[in-house]
Amino acid sequence: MTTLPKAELHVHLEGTLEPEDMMRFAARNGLELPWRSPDELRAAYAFTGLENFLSVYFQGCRVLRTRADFHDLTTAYLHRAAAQGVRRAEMLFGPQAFLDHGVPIDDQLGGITDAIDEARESRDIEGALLVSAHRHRTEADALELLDLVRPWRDRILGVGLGSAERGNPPSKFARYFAAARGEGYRTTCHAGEEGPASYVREALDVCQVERIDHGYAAAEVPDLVTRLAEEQVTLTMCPLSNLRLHVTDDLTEYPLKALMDAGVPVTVNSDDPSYFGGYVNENYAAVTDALGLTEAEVKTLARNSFTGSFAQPEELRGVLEELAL
Ligand SMILES: Nc1ncnc2[nH]cnc12
Ligand SMILES: [Zn+2]
Repeated sequence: MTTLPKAELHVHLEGTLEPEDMMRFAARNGLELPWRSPDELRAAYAFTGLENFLSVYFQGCRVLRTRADFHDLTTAYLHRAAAQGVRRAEMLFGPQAFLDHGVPIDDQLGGITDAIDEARESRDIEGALLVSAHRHRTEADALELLDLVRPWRDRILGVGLGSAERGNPPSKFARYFAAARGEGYRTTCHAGEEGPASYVREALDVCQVERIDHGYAAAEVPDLVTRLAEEQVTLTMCPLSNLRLHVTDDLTEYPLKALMDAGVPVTVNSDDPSYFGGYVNENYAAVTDALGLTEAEVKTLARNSFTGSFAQPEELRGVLEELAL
């Protein structure tokens, strides 16, 4: 598992903030946190659902203030990922929380992109940035975000949509995704995590996104499963996240294998690894154990992670040969 080459397609940079680093960044920025130790913080990680998780996650975001913070966060994740066999990481990042705290966009994206460039040299891992808007905010806010990041266009591979799903359907962001497509961004949208299967359809039909983050709810709707297989829509599933946020209470019933058997290109990812108890390999291990996946099936998941990535086909030729069945 460790050496199996893989891509991670669904990880939030903010969700890689380990408790020790949260404390360290708070101290160096002179900020108070409601938790006095990493262990006290970990005790707060008994989440009741997505919105409850997001309230802790956004408190964690408060400690990231300087270009060095974003750089160090990104470096720590990319080094860990490379040690787990990750060759390519497409990292979601939501600037809006940090803009609220007065952190200039250039400090945010400058720190992240410096770390991406360094890790390419030192660890042979390709990091790519997906800017993610918050769906609990307005579509006008999301369009403003696109304006704000335009000077960084050539360093941003794509855009996504995250945060509180219920009551914030993809169709609320139709113009955001249309504008993003118009600027040549690749597109992905969280859908069917806590929200219904109809949100997955909306993400495809109304927002015309290329990839679905999670897509868990689609598994219960046979004609949607057939469509995802026919159109080869990649789902970036996150088993430990779904377990910790009570999307599922039993990984032995996790629909990943059923979707794979139906021909849907599913992938395994970590979402917010520091909050959900595992990086990408722990997620692979959890589904392998729970679903009794064979070596060939695990290899298929790894292949799917590359073919479902936003890399150019010529970037993937070598690694796909390594993963030939
Ligand atoms: N699991 C998740 N769902 C939606 N938005 C998120 N942002 C960070 N993690 C998320
Ligand atoms: Zn996510």
